[in-house]
Amino acid sequence: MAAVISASGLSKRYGRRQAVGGLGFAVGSGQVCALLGPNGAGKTSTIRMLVGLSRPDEGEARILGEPVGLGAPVLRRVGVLIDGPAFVPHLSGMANLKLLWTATGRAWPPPALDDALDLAGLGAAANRKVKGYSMGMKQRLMLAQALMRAPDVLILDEPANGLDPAEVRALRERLGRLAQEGAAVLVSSHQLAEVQQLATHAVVMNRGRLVASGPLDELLGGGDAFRVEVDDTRRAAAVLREARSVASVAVRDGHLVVTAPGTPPAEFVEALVTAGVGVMSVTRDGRSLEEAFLTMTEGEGEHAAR
Ligand SMILES: Nc1ncnc2c1ncn2[C@@H]1O[C@H](COP(=O)(O)OP(=O)(O)OP(=O)(O)O)[C@@H](O)[C@H]1O
Repeated sequence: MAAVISASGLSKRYGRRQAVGGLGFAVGSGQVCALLGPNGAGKTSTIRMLVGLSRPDEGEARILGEPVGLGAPVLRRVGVLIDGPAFVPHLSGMANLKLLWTATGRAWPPPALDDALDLAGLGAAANRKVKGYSMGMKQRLMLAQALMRAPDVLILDEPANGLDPAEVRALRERLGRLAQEGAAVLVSSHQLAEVQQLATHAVVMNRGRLVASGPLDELLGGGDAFRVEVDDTRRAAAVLREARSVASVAVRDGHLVVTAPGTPPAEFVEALVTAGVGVMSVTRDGRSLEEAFLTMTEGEGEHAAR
């Protein structure tokens, strides 16, 4: 995979606090990657370094192979949503978009203005003054700002904040479509459920450090792992250990965890049933990332410190 967005050894300190430490990951073309972590994990600090708004103490961020720094030319190809651009309150949403776009020396309108406005769903409100906008409207205008240039790289800090479920769905569809067309998308979030809706891949961080990264279904253990409830775990485990398609069988809390790469579960269920084992349920084993994430967000993190 050619990395479109990459971080290597990225580190940032604020005084004595290590906000990001030795972080490395890569996002390729066609991926919607979530930067996932609890509050204070270092997501915003990471994103600021990725878009040249802050300088890493150590390590390097690259986009499309080019080192990123303030004003780096490659950043013109990146749609960014972070802390909001400061909209001018007495101008309309549309006038603000125009101001931001033409400030970069380009002719109005940008290539994907209509699509971006469509997603922002502001309708006639796009022509009203921003000072009358709700938080959600401002957030959607920020999204329009990031998307109007039809970027092939998108870096969005908590883009779903303040959006309702229908708007999150529309955002997912739009990001999915951009990725299908070859864009690389990085979105930060502190909510696993939201990430499951939006992303194909995830980079999980906690206290500034990398916890896990990879395709979301692998991280969720759902790619090839199944939780199987049976009436006789010992016998079922013995049967499955003999089955050709099954790579591993473990007994956990009275049920089986079965990995069978590239095989539909019907195959090993049939083997069980043929051997006379009663099968009560088969579900994807979605525990690993969820468990890891819950452990992270419980108690001892920034939540408790604040
Ligand atoms: N400008 C700053 N000065 C001092 N400390 C900072 C600064 N920015 C971030 N931090 C600290 O660095 C750590 C990481 O913060 P960061 O905002 O990157 O986390 P986050 O994962 O984006 O969290 P959240 O989801 O709450 O925004 C936190 O402990 C935060 O308090």
